[in-house]
Amino acid sequence: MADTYKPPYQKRLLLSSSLFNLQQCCHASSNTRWVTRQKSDRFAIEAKVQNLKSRAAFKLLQINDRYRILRPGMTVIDLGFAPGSWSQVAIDLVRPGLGRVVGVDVIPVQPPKGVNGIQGDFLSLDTQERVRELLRDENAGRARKTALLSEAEPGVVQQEEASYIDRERAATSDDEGKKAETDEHRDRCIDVVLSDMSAPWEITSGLWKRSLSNPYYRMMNTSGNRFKDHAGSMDLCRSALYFAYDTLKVGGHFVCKFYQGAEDKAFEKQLKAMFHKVHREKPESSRSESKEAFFVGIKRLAKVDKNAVFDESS
Ligand SMILES: C[S@@+](CC[C@H](N)C(=O)[O-])C[C@H]1O[C@@H](n2cnc3c(N)ncnc32)[C@H](O)[C@@H]1O
Repeated sequence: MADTYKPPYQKRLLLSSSLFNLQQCCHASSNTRWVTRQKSDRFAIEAKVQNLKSRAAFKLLQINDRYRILRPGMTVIDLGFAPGSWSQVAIDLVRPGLGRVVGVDVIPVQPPKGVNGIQGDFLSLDTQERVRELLRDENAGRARKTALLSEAEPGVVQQEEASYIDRERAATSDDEGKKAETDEHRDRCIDVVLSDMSAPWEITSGLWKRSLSNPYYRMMNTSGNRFKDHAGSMDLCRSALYFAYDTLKVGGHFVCKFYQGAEDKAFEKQLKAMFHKVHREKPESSRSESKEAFFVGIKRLAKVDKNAVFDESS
């Protein structure tokens, strides 16, 4: 069942060449590079066609196609979730097994349907504690059976709601899972930590954008200074990893955006001390001119030496 479930947009890109050509014809009338780029960008167009909040959705879809990290029933935390396309992808994939997605962002944003949003700076321990608090309640943020049935399309059989006992049994079905019962592992209730965080920068030119009401569209993802972008992204990656150390289940996965630079090797080493396998990914949908890339940590190890993960001088 888990392997056969496909969200509608996981099919190949549907874009017809005629639509693509039509968009290219609009170049001449566009007065900014950004508009021109969006209009000729097949992922941006496809995101619109498929009602996804942004082209970033395809980055997660492509990573997931490769590593199969998101599965029905999982608990997912999506750090830096605005405007919400990763959360859209995640909730579609985990919801059939009554999974849940919690998104955190420093800017205010309406979360996609079925996703729980928390507004706050993830670098603050206060925000992290709010997330933990929410997730400690095993039922918080899960769709209810009735809601799932009302969303069902005719002829589509929805998965039955798992009973509390079934869920408990599943959580403790293997030896590694049994550790979750101890106090030390009380907070380890997350299956996947996603982080697409990048520091939000105020747009200083292109005033036409200020007319947009969604704050996300008034921000830029990079400062334009490669060193700043790299250093800032490594801070965000480290905070995501600290959080994952405390909250990720054994066998859980970690996906984290970073801007390439001098410190990324040291971070990769930290990841290798915590995960079975660590990959660097540059999905096709990530613009080639961008220094952005992603670390994918597969399967948290059962025994992790905290000093090896967090002592960067080693
Ligand atoms: C590239 S966008 C994420 C796009 C999102 N993954 C999607 O698919 O729609 C990066 C987000 O990270 C958020 N962010 C940056 N620093 C943050 C922080 N310290 N705490 C929470 N969110 C942060 C920004 O506000 C921005 O919305």
